[in-house]
Amino acid sequence: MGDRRDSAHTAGLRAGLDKQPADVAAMFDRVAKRYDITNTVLSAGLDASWRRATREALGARPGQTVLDVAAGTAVSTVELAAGGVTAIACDFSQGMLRAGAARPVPKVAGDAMALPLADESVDGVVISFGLRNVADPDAALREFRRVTRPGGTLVICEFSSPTWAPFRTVYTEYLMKALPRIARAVSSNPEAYVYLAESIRAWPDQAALARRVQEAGWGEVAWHDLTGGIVALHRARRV
Ligand SMILES: C[S@@+](CC[C@H](N)C(=O)[O-])C[C@H]1O[C@@H](n2cnc3c(N)ncnc32)[C@H](O)[C@@H]1O
Repeated sequence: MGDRRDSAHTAGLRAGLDKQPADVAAMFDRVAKRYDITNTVLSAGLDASWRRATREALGARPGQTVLDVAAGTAVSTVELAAGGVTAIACDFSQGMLRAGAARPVPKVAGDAMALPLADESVDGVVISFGLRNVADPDAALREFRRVTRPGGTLVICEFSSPTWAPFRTVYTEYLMKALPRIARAVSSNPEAYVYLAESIRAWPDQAALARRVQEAGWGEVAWHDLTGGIVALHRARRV
């Protein structure tokens, strides 16, 4: 809900998708309290399977260290930490990190475009439902490469473009009409979910994102679709 200034800020994000970092962080601060439950409702419970698929695509081994960028409440990080992997949650929204304080993973405040980590210090980087929100995704992709050791892995889990055209049309209608209405019922900041719908529509499709990952210096770029392309997992190797 927020005051008039908050609404104006969010409305600015909605209108221009200009993703000023302070506005994005503030918007996630406002949705933090009910973020996890809203996600589960909006995805009809599919979020758990998308997170599992992300962990499997990463394929981290016991003893390895991975960085979960734009980790939010660390719900994505705990999944990665299964089986003896050290998974570190990083986000620039203090509100989101605080909302996930009870989750037993290390957390660090930081910007995806200037990570507080040394060069080649992690075995893998994951970003789930985060890259779309980053002000300069190409700069972030280069920064992920900087902190990953040679041979390490990048996995991007992000909303994408449904592959079956008739479904794509229905999905777009769903986004445009139903999502804001559902969000009004369950979210503490429904305007953020109008932004969600609009940012998904503005995001590159699978092939276009793969090209950008490659242009940022990553090798062996590949993707596979989840739930008919509603979500895509891009995977790449640090060369
Ligand atoms: C939709 S949430 C995703 C959270 C979590 N990864 C998940 O799967 O539920 C997006 C997160 O990206 C974070 N974010 C956006 N831009 C960022 C940036 N430049 N640096 C760090 N975090 C960022 C936001 O604060 C927010 O917590």
